Amino acid sequence: MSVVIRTEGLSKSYGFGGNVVHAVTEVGVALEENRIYGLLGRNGAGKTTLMQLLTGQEFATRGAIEVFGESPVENARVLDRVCFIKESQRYPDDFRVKHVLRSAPWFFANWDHDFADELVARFRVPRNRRMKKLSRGQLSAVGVIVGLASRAPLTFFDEPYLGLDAVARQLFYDTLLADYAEHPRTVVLSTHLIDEVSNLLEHVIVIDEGRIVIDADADSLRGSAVDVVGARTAVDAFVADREVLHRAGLGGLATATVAGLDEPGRVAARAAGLELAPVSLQQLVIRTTTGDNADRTNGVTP
Ligand SMILES: Nc1ncnc2c1ncn2[C@@H]1O[C@H](COP(=O)(O)OP(=O)(O)OP(=O)(O)O)[C@@H](O)[C@H]1O
Repeated sequence: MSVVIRTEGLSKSYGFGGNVVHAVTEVGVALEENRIYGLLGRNGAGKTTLMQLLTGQEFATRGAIEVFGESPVENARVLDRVCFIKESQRYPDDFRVKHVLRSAPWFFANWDHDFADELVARFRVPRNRRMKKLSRGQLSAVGVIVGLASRAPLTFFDEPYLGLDAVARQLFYDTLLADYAEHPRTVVLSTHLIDEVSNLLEHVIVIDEGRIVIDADADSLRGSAVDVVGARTAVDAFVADREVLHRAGLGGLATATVAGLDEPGRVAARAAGLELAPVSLQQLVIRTTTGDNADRTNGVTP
């Protein structure tokens, strides 16, 4: 598999003097061709900044970025193959939905006109309406339609569905999966609705306070973490030399979320009178990014 995006030591800071915000810090990732990536993290974690760096919309403070083997900054060879759908997309004042659809082929070589028309009907977007007059959900639907019908080899969706109702979101997920199967491409989806997209994702990257804390295959990640529950002393003894992502407790009872517990480990836990409970991807992300946990270990290697 070829690598579409590679970064090394990628950092982006904003501001000067005493007010520096480290939005992205020392990010090193390699994203492969034709996979669906989830870029997950809390508010302000650095997701949008990272996507802006990868699409040449921001300059890096430090580090290296290669997209399709080249720097994306002001590089048409790269940017012609990229579609970036973001929540704050602006359109010319007098633009109607039909104008967006008409101008899309100028930007996207693989634009599928018929597919776009089909999606406009499925998402019930009024094609004659001015973009300024669309409801929040309809505006998001236009973004989703452009992202899907662009069939760009590298497509970023940054929280694409603000205001989209549950039916429309499911339509987006189903359409993305079906179209991806027929037209494989690399998709990076940034979202807070982790449970909803969990089955869609092939690889998960979690960013917290600008740093990558999880970069792992979604399947292995799903099975990688378990909650170990039981008497505090027994839990403490069991996790003493294991990678603990999160701890919680009440009185004499404790729960520890443990990464990468293999079968012998599970047998040992049960033998120690402890209960094991699966941890969903969303729970795993929450526990890895809660930030109130002295035991937190950065980096999960399932
Ligand atoms: N232009 C800017 N100037 C100063 N700080 C910025 C700028 N853009 C982003 N930041 C800061 O960088 C950090 C990362 O922001 P970013 O928008 O990348 O987060 P995010 O993960 O996309 O968040 P959300 O999920 O809330 O959209 C935040 O602390 C934000 O306030």
